[in-house]
Amino acid sequence: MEANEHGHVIEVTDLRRVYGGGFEAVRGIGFSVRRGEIFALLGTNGAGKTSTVELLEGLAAPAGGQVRVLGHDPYTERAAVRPRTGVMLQEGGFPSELTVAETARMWAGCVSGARPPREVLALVGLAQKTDVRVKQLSGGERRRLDLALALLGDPEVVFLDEPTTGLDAEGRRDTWELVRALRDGGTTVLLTTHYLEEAEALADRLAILHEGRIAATGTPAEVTASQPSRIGFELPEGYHLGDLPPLAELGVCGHEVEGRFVRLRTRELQRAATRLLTWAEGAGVELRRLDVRSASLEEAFLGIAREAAAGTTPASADVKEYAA
Ligand SMILES: Nc1ncnc2c1ncn2[C@@H]1O[C@H](COP(=O)(O)OP(=O)(O)OP(=O)(O)O)[C@@H](O)[C@H]1O
Repeated sequence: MEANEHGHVIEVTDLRRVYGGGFEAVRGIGFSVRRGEIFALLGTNGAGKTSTVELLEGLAAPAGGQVRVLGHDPYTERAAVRPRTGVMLQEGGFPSELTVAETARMWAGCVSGARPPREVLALVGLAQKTDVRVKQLSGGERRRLDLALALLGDPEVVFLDEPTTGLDAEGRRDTWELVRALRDGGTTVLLTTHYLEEAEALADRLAILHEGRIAATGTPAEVTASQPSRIGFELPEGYHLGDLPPLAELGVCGHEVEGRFVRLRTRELQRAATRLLTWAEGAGVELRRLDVRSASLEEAFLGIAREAAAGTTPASADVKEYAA
């Protein structure tokens, strides 16, 4: 079977990974990824991202639960899965004395139905570097070579472990374009990243891992919406906080005051902003330095990580598992 009846090409159920010594790095996680989707795994250092991706790549057997990639177990049915997947590890580890072209040719020799190496090197912007030795490449260029090698077999599913680490802003954006183009061509992409901006820009859906468990999952917008929005403004001259409409009436769930600057947190941004502005209009005052915004994915990530660490992750952050 290629994918299940929902079109999921990656399916993870109650997955566990335990290292020698008994440390449980992955503690019963579940998610699924549909064909042609970009799915991002986020998490603090040591959250279990790489441990999970390695299980999806079939590099190790799970201690419990199940993984299906293209309908197969990637560990026990490696021969059925491996030719159809591309893997970009955190460390490429290719011989440093070989040139870029030699490395790509060598790797192509191990891949059935490989695309012409030059074509793939051009795709990642290394066309001018084919005669350069791997050891002379910059960190970002090495990441691009790793990506090129992952794409040599024209895979249906690619696993990218921190694909843009070490890339400058332009290189990162080029990689984003390439990943989007892969997705638009029907490739399924699972990536890990430390850059929340990257997940926000790229991911159709994501999961935030914390200490081996999923603390939140959903589209970037759903995960972001689980955290309060903010309204900031300067109190008008002669006014105090108590002169505003009661904060509970505004739908405010928290606030801070710094000098004359007030920051309100709310889960009902439109209602809070409308009432506040209506009040200001009625009072004939101007709210200087007014700043109304939804939480960014970064704020949501930090909030969810804090809540997960305190064991208080709210149900609202646990966006419902995707069901096609
Ligand atoms: N071979 C191993 N033996 C024992 N513990 C390990 C091993 N590999 C990883 N771990 C531990 O498992 C946990 C998860 O590690 P993992 O590399 O999966 O995290 P990560 O989310 O990818 O982190 P990072 O963002 O730092 O790459 C960490 O506490 C790590 O120390």
